[in-house]
Amino acid sequence: MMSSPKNLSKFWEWGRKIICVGRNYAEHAKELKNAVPTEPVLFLKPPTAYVKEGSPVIMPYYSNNLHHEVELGVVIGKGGRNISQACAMEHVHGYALCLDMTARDVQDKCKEKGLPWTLAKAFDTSCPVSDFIPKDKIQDPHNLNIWLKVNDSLRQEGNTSAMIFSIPFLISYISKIISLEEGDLILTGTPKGVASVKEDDEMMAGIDNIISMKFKVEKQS
Ligand SMILES: CC(=O)CC(=O)C(=O)O
Ligand SMILES: [Mg+2]
Repeated sequence: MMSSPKNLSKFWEWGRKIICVGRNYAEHAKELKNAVPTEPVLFLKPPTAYVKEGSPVIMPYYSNNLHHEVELGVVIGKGGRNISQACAMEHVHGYALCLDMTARDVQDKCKEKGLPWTLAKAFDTSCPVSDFIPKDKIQDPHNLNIWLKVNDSLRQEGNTSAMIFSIPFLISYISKIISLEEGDLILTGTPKGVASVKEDDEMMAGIDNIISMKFKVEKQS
């Protein structure tokens, strides 16, 4: 295990970047009638997007269609630029289960107008995260079942083997554009089954028998 000057097991407290990959599962790109990408689609969330179990996900007041997207998160332990694919996994400190909460109606309007997705993706509480999963708890991050239920009904289920771009490819690609730092989190995209949540819904998500988490949805007061 690599040494780290600070404790990365609470990576969400570091205030570092959340770099999100979109359309990394062909079935999800198709369900939203998007083309399957030939290069990663990237966007960012600010650290104020983090929310931990015990606190609710707050629906943004300007959206009537808030979607869940369950995703595998990769926690960066060693920063770098121009990282090669061969060395990329040396920069991974561990993983987390994440939700990329998305105001889909707002995103659709942004897409129509050619505007950035900030309002749709970067609002406070748009990135619920599980506890940190140490790297050695996951043998193969490209063979994990991730799932999400809403009020006990299964909505999303997918295997990370279906990712179009692998974790080493993403780390290498991203680090040529944006320097990676200790404590950064990469969201690797969502499998199919994204759908709406409403006030008082309970989202439960998990990775195999490794971790699970629950979040309640609330309206902004
Ligand atoms: C269309 C999207 O919102 C892309 C995205 O976030 C994904 O995970 O795919
Ligand atoms: Mg996403």
